[in-house]
Amino acid sequence: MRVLLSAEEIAERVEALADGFAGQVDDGWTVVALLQGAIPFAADLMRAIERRGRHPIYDSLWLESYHDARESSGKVVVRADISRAIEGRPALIVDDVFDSGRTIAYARAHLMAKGATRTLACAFVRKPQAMGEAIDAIGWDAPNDFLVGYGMDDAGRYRGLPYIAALD
Ligand SMILES: O=P(O)(O)OC[C@H]1O[C@H](OP(=O)(O)OP(=O)(O)O)[C@H](O)[C@@H]1O
Ligand code: HPA
Repeated sequence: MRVLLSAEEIAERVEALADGFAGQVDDGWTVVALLQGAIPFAADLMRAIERRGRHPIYDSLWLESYHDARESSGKVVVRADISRAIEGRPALIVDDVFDSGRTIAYARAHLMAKGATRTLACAFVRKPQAMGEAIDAIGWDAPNDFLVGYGMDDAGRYRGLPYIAALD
């Protein structure tokens, strides 16, 4: 395992993202974390947003397309839907990694179909193949490795690593 981004570097980037969102994401917004990978990043980002005096609603949407594989199945499945109405509200979608771009595109369409007024999307990591795909903010542009840590897994393992590493 090669460490590519330390816990300290992650924390700095989360604060910068929260600074960027604090002017926009107010109490009328819903932050939607995409389970399972978004959990560490969404927890850090929510706390950073709340420290800036903003108190959006927090919700989760469980989407799955990789399961235990290292390549996307190409099909996004909803394992569990959001728990509150999104109709008439803007949503900030939060995910760990933006790779093919399929998961976030699916989440945007899903929330808009439920009546969200608009979506912003943010992933902590962007992989090279997602360059050029639509996203509103990212924390870090990663090299083309299979990554683990800070929510990213290999068949369910390593999500809790406080740093991001490449699996060789
Ligand atoms: O841009 P994409 O190619 O769609 O890849 C990104 C998605 O892949 C992972 O989800 P996964 O399906 O592995 O579920 P998980 O969140 O439970 O790990 C990750 O958490 C992102 O949601
Ligand atoms: O590099 C990755 N690591 C873990 N999960 C992922 N889902 C998409 N890309 C990745």
